[in-house]
Amino acid sequence: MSIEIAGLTKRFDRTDVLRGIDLSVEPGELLALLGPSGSGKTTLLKIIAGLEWPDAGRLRVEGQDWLALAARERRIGFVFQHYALFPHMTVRDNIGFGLSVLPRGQRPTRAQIAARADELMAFLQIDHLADRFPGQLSGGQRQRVALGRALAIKPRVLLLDEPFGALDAAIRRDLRRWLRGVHEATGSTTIFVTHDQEEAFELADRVVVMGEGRIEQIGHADAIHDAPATPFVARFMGATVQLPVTVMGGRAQGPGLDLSALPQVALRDGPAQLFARPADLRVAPDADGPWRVQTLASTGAELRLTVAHPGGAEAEIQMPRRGAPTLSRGAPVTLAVQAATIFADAPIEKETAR
Ligand SMILES: Nc1ncnc2c1ncn2[C@@H]1O[C@H](COP(=O)(O)OP(=O)(O)OP(=O)(O)O)[C@@H](O)[C@H]1O
Repeated sequence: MSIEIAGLTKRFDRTDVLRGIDLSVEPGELLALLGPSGSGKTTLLKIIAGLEWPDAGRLRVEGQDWLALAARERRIGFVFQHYALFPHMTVRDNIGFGLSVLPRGQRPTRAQIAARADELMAFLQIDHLADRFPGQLSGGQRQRVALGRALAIKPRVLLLDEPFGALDAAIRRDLRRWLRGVHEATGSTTIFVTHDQEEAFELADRVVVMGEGRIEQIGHADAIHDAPATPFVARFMGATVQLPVTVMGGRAQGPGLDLSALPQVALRDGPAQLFARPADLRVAPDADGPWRVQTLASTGAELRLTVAHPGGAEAEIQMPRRGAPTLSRGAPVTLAVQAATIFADAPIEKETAR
């Protein structure tokens, strides 16, 4: 099912939670909504599910206006992080539940529901748990049952809100691989919410990075990692060092900064901001260097430093300890930046085509 979202806005009280969302999801795509807490991910998912309504905008699925449909008419499978399974029902009955409450005309017979539940339990590799109650399952097993319940109605769209959020790291990794397999086998258009970058990048075909109710960037993992579209995405992707620089003829420069490893940038001459990851910075002792080592710590494998410039700029650096120069607190240094993204201070004026 293709999903077309255009101009979607939503305001709670006096807060704009979604500020104009435009998004196209391809049929059968596995899409991640990634962003910090409060960026509007869950609200967007709920609007697609029919659990919230936008103030403005369009939502079409296979060309059909879904804002004209109630939640139960949308055939959606929904899994929340803290999805409460019915504690008094067995795994089999939990999975069959969605089918057993369909309107009379569409409801399969009891035997058909049991057969569908059996088929799903085999597919989800939980058939040995059929007669257990949720209280007798591990967290990972419960998530599989929740997914089984969502899949039972053969959803047109599958929506997952932090499906593995409450589980520990090793189980999350297993379930991730397993979910990818389930997605490939069912071919359902799937959107999942996460604030875990690794989860988003490993699982999804494309990642939508959200910040404060806006889509900041949509793309594949490598593009978002290497070429963040906005300072927000750069910071969110770990480029926490921000340094003021000046662009001259496509080259950035700054006091005590060696930026010769960076490619040319397509920015006009003038002030700009450089964003880099601490692991992409190196220091070199330099008696004339304007930077000073402020703090110095070793994790054994890595040196972690902070350096400060008299102009007020500061930077964190992580570098392999092996081969690192001998440094002490207060030592003058220069910084070499091995990879970075640079954004102009002022918005770039677009040339208008005539
Ligand atoms: N029903 C509601 N009434 C008022 N404010 C709400 C309501 N639901 C969400 N919000 C607010 O909307 C903003 C976005 O919430 P949302 O749950 O969509 O964010 P999120 O990106 O999913 O965050 P998280 O990762 O923490 O789940 C938050 O500031 C939240 O407090």
